[in-house]
Amino acid sequence: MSRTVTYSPAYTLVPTYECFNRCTYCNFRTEPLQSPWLTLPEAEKQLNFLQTQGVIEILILSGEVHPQSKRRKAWLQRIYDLCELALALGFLPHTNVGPLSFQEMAQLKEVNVSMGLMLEQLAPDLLQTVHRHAPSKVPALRLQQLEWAGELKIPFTTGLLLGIGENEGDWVETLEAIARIHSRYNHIQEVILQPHSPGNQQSWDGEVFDATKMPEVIAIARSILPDEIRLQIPPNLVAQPDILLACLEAGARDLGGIGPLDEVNPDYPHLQHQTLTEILAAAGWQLVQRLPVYPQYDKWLPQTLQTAVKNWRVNRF
Ligand SMILES: O=c1nc2n(C[C@H](O)[C@H](O)[C@H](O)CO)c3cc(O)ccc3cc-2c(=O)[nH]1
Ligand SMILES: C[C@H]1O[C@@H](n2cnc3c(N)ncnc32)[C@H](O)[C@@H]1O
Ligand code: MET
Ligand code: SF4
Repeated sequence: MSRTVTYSPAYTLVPTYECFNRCTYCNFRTEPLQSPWLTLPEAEKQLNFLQTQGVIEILILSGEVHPQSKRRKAWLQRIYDLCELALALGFLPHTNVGPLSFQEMAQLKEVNVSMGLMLEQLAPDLLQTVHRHAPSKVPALRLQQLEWAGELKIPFTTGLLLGIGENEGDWVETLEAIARIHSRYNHIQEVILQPHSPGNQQSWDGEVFDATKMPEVIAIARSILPDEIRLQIPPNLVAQPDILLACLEAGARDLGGIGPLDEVNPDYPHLQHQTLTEILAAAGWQLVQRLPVYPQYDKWLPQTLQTAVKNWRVNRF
């Protein structure tokens, strides 16, 4: 029996923290125009340092410039250029920067080995609460992103944000929607189950999602999603060893990107790699690295990206 858990050695680049949405649980955003954009020379400095740090994935995670803004084009171009730079330095980019137009998504496919967007929750009532001032979080818009990613053959990561005012029936509905779209395109490689974790900056005083409920959510997800979709949980947000292990027993098999700083939840540091390895080993689990694209999708990638991925695979994967 294989008791294997994967993770991706990752580093997060943030093109900008400015965001026109105001999700009330967000600890990341600044007001529009209040965050200088990451420049290419600054990114190059960070990436050069990483070349000796064992990093494979560069996660591009950004606040959002309004689709109708005249700055939108420059914002997307900066994201594209950051991906290109990461590739040139030997890393594999994965971009999650909110909803994109079909053309924008097609453009970013050229420079990403996979992409992501959290579905979060489909429950429409959240538009009256945590998402009242977050037009990017309209459920139909996000479902359409999953469809477009499928049409464009982009290996995709999505997930649920748990504990933002939804109920258990909403989990089922959101998971069924993911399963339905995946059955048409076969492009969802992972589903993240992300417990809402309060931080210093957020305006909403909602509670932390009760981690003891995670195994139950994982079991529900496992029963709804097909076997080929791996379930991801963030070990810095599910840090209690007995709960982390219970999550694995319930069916979680991936710990996501692990890097020096979780930009979305900076108040929750990752366990030391050695500590994590030991906790897992004590229960018979082996922690192994993976790439940000799963092998069955290599053939979907543009030729130059296939070459970059192959280089990593022949060396170690
Ligand atoms: O590759 C992804 N990583 C996501 N990560 C980040 C990643 O997996 C790591 O936890 C760190 O960023 C590693 O430095 C998230 C982390 C959070 O705290 C909250 C949400 C996410 C969401 C994603 C995501 O959609 N895609
Ligand atoms: C990158 C992803 O991080 C999630 N996200 C944003 N804020 C929080 C928080 N306080 N706790 C957990 N996840 C969060 C959102 O779902 C976003 O899509
Ligand atoms: N703004 C994007 C989203 O919410 C990604 C980063 S969130 C900190 O989906
Ligand atoms: S969660 Fe993403 S979309 Fe919402 S305010 Fe934060 S950066 Fe913007």
